[in-house]
Amino acid sequence: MSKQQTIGTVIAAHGRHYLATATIHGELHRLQCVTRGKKTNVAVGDLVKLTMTSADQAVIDAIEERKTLLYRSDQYKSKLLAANVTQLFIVVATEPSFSDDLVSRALVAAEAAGIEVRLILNKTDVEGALPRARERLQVYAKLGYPVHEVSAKTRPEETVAILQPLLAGHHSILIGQSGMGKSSLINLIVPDADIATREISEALDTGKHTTTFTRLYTIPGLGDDTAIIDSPGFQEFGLYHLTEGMLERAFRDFQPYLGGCKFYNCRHLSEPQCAVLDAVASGGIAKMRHELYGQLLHESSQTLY
Ligand SMILES: Nc1nc2c(ncn2[C@@H]2O[C@H](COP(=O)(O)OP(=O)(O)OP(=O)(O)O)[C@@H](O)[C@H]2O)c(=O)[nH]1
Ligand SMILES: [Zn+2]
Repeated sequence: MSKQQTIGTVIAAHGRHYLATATIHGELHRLQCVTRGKKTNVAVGDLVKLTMTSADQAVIDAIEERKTLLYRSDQYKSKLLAANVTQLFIVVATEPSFSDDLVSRALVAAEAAGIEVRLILNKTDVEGALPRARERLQVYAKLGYPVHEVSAKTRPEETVAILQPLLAGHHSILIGQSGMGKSSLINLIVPDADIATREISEALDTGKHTTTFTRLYTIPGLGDDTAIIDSPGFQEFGLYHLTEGMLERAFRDFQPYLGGCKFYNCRHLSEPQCAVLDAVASGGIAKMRHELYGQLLHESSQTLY
């Protein structure tokens, strides 16, 4: 008898071990999956072709074509964050203070992957730090990235009411530095998240590392076309994989000026009559953004793979 084949959605990844959900004979099953050989190119959110090897185990035969792929990378290799997401939420807070470098890198990664971005400012109840946080977020709001103000702790219902309509119909990923309140937000949106995480952790045998893996949740009441992906907190967001051409296009604020430089292959670093540098000088492009662009250009030239 030939083994049963099915299509699943990857909901968690830990090393070469994956967990997928699949509907078999009308019932939702959770399957422990491995790849063939040493492949680790599967991402949370991927749709995969599976061959069942037992009632709750399967082998991943193939990855279906992806709508989007979000990843980060260092000098040596790239690391897949999530597949098929349509929306990225960057969670920041009034305190502790957030990193503009990380926010901007996440924005660039999302632009390069064709993913919409929204910023969430959490902990608006910390009033002393609110004006400064709002002021800092103006840079991003001016670029057209929506900023949504919430307080997971002191105004939970209002927070859910703000976020639910934004999530509906999307596959969203939440990222944020440690301490911004990302877990608090996930727990509001997915009330069973802690239980689900524990179950996933056991199934993947991750030991105590319950927060070091990326996982996908469905959201109660929002149907199958809606999902939310929680990724572990990060301190670094390398973008070594982006080419020069991708980089200049991923900076939204550069777009009006591209093509206006004297040299067609201008890198916008120190060339004469560069429209981008002129815009930085006149304030049309924030200096911070151009500095990051320079840094990312440097990183992309350091790639060893
Ligand atoms: N004042 C205030 N504190 C909050 C709010 N939301 C979360 N916190 C607190 O901020 C701290 C960090 O919250 P978490 O939800 O654990 O943050 P996280 O971003 O998931 O952090 P990691 O688990 O380290 O990745 C906790 O002590 C929360 O109670 C808020 O809206 N207002
Ligand atoms: Zn230029």
